[in-house]
Amino acid sequence: MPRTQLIGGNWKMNGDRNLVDVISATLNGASLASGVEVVVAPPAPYLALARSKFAGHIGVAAQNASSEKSGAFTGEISVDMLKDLSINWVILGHSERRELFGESDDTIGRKVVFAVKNGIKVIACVGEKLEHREAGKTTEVVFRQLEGIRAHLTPEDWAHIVVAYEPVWAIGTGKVATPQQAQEVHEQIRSWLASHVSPAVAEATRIIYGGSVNAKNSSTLQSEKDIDGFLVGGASLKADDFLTICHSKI
Ligand SMILES: O=C(CO)COP(=O)(O)O
Repeated sequence: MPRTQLIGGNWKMNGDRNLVDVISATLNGASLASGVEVVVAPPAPYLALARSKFAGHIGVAAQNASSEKSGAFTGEISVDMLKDLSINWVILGHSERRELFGESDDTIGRKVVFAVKNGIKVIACVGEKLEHREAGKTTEVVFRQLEGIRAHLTPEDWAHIVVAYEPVWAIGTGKVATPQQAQEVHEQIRSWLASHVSPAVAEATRIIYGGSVNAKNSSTLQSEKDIDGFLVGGASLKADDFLTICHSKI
């Protein structure tokens, strides 16, 4: 069965109420191809507004969620709060969370399992830095990050997970991975899933690419067989560009 493409828009710490209005007006009015799922991830203060403005077929994701149920965790967002707002997606393990907020593979693994077990779907991010790639350690790093997630999950849990391969050197740099570079790692991730989880999970799991995706390069990337969509940063803040990316699968 062909995998449904997933196009995610990670707004990071950008945007305002007006952007929620602009992007929702554009996406709600567009006819999205069947076989394409769209999820937008505005900053936490706009999640409730976004959920009320975006049409029901467009998913809304948080950019973080705690692995704890509730309590004295100042500044954190709980999975129950997301569910209370009808938010059913979360991005976890983004390289900015790993690098700037010190989230370890284990922290991320615990967040992923807590979200999934409590009914929230996860876009789980992995990706190597330039120094890793140059040292030939791309798969070593990516597989270690995947293992941090897999260690906590049952094979059934993978039905609620999308893997985002985001090479750190391509994020926000304008240096997009070539379709061949991205395809190579996506294929390696799929093989890893086949041997470490199951062939069925490997076949069904969507592996999306992130890192300098824009309206011009998205269709060529989409033509690679193991690229099942994108996690878009900067270009997801521009309504027309994001819509073009949503339409990039022919
Ligand atoms: O980090 C990203 C998405 O999560 C990618 O960001 P850019 O598309 O701005 O490179």
